[in-house]
Amino acid sequence: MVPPPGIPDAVAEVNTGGSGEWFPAEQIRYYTNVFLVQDDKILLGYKKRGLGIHKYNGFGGKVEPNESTLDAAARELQEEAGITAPLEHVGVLLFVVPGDKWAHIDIFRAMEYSGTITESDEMRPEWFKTTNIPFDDMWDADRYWLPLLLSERHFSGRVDFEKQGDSFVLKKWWFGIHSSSKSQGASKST
Ligand SMILES: CNc1ncnc2c1ncn2[C@@H]1O[C@H](COP(=O)(O)OP(=O)(O)OP(=O)(O)O)[C@@H](O)[C@H]1O
Repeated sequence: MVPPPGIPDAVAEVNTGGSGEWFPAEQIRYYTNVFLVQDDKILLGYKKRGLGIHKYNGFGGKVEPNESTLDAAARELQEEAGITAPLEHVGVLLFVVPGDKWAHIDIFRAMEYSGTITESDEMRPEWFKTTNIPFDDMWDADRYWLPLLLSERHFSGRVDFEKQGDSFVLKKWWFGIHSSSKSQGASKST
């Protein structure tokens, strides 16, 4: 059986039981984010609406009820960039803003893709050299963890922001790499 919503697909089931639907998360909202990396380039999307408008980010969004994180990541990549890709789960980030639900974000990396990269209502895709990532036009903590994704580390982290008007001001952050130096597991073709 697939893991319940919110549990990474890489986790192998040992024991499960009980009945009915999983309770909906009240305090945490689950998101995905996909970064396509090829040679010395990374594909980012310029967000045209909603959360993070006018910033560059990976392709992602909310995990829908009864959808696995991997399925959500593949769906958002298709909806926002028009492509499919084998996705590798490389990290988990928790973004905390006082008064909001915590954002739990599963981060995936793709090294190849199928289809034609296409602009959507939400995102305008654009390739950048990995030596020239537009960190000044991204979420403020991205400069600290995106290098871990590029160096093929498996990472976890937490970022606390304070909301001031429409902007999110970075207050505190923590990132860690997992013991094996290269990311691993959860690789699956879509
Ligand atoms: C402080 N908190 C945060 N900091 C940085 N990034 C954040 C974030 N919280 C969510 N994210 C990412 O931003 C995108 C949101 O996507 P968002 O447009 O809200 O989702 P979705 O596509 O489902 O939206 P619609 O409801 O269809 O409009 C998605 O990549 C998600 O990983």
